[in-house]
Amino acid sequence: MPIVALYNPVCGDGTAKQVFEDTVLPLLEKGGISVSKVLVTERVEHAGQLLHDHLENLEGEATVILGSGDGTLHEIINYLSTTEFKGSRAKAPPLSLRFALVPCGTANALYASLYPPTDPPVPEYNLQSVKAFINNSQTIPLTISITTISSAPSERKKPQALVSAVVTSLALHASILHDSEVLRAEYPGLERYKVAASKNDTRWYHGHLKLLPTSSSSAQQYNPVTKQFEEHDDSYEDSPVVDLYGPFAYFVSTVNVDRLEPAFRITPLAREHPTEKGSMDVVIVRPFRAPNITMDTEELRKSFKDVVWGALGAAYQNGGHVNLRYQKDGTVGLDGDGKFVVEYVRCGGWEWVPDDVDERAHLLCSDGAIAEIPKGGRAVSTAATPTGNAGFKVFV
Ligand SMILES: Nc1ncnc2c1ncn2[C@@H]1O[C@H](COP(=O)(O)OP(=O)(O)OP(=O)(O)O)[C@@H](O)[C@H]1O
Repeated sequence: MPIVALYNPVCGDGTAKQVFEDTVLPLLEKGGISVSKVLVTERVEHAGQLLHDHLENLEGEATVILGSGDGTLHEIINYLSTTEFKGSRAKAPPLSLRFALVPCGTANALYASLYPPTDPPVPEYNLQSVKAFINNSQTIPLTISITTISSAPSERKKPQALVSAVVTSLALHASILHDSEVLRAEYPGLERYKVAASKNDTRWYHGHLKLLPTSSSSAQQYNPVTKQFEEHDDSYEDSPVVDLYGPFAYFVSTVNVDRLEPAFRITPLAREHPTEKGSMDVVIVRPFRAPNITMDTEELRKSFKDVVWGALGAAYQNGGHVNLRYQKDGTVGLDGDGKFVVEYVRCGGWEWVPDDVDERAHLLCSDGAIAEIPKGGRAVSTAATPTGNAGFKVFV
């Protein structure tokens, strides 16, 4: 059973090499684990190919000690999900890949969700998944969301498929990730997301969203009053699909995580109300739910900015955005009986058809990688949890 180490030397603050040489590899050696190879990524989108080529002629379940952020994991999962093996592994059963994660990236959303930070911090916080592997502890299967981006039917183009293990987003979050990449050199830490957010906080995004059912139920909406997931307000008995119309300010869907940064708990219920297999959590903010917003004007967009920041700020307060509701004057608070600011949905997937004229509504973020939905096209994202032995797993 092959065991390899792989790290991205430039992710986060660029210390993965040092972390592996000083702590991870000595710890594995002390634990009696022999690593057959240490692979180091040399360029963007190298990780998947590097691992694929290494595993091609090795058989059996493989373990990767992965030093990276979420983006490198995303590259590996995408590459291995879409590329066939040619060597001796081609005839073997489907690959089962187990990860021991070492958080070396900027946000490390998956690691921080599996190991929420504590005060005081756990000693050797970053080595918990590696220790779980050494101790032959349990693995959990990773749910993936498979997003298909199609062109207008008249184009007759093959759809593009993207596989995410953390987040698939549209609207403000996709715009932030799009703009933050150019800020990486100037702001190597999390600050670049805040800078990019401030450039985008008055944009609204136009399109039509459908929420798709899981294998067992139509989209469920969280009710903060009963603290339960319930039938969606906009669902109809005769259809398992829920239609939502824009404009939209914020949209993220997540799998496997309750946070996108250690303190940014944007889908907190993924932890508090554990998800069923093949489902994702979706957080949406639509301006027209506010009592004082009835049309799309520059002035109202500017005023709505405070609502968006209020909701995102509350997500940093242990996921408090879920309980925020509109007051009569359109401000947000915890009291009253106004609509909830955030629509929190658990569903099997979604379909997004952006308005042709709204360029930014065509941006889609898949674990930090940005894709563009062509004019006249759409994106469909569905969650899948592997059953049986194949698929991707993480030591916890
Ligand atoms: N040798 C390299 N030179 C330049 N870029 C690289 C190299 N190796 C990998 N990369 C790229 O580095 C990028 C960042 O990696 P990753 O997403 O893992 O870390 P991060 O962005 O710092 O953290 P996070 O995703 O947790 O916020 C990836 O897009 C990957 O393609």
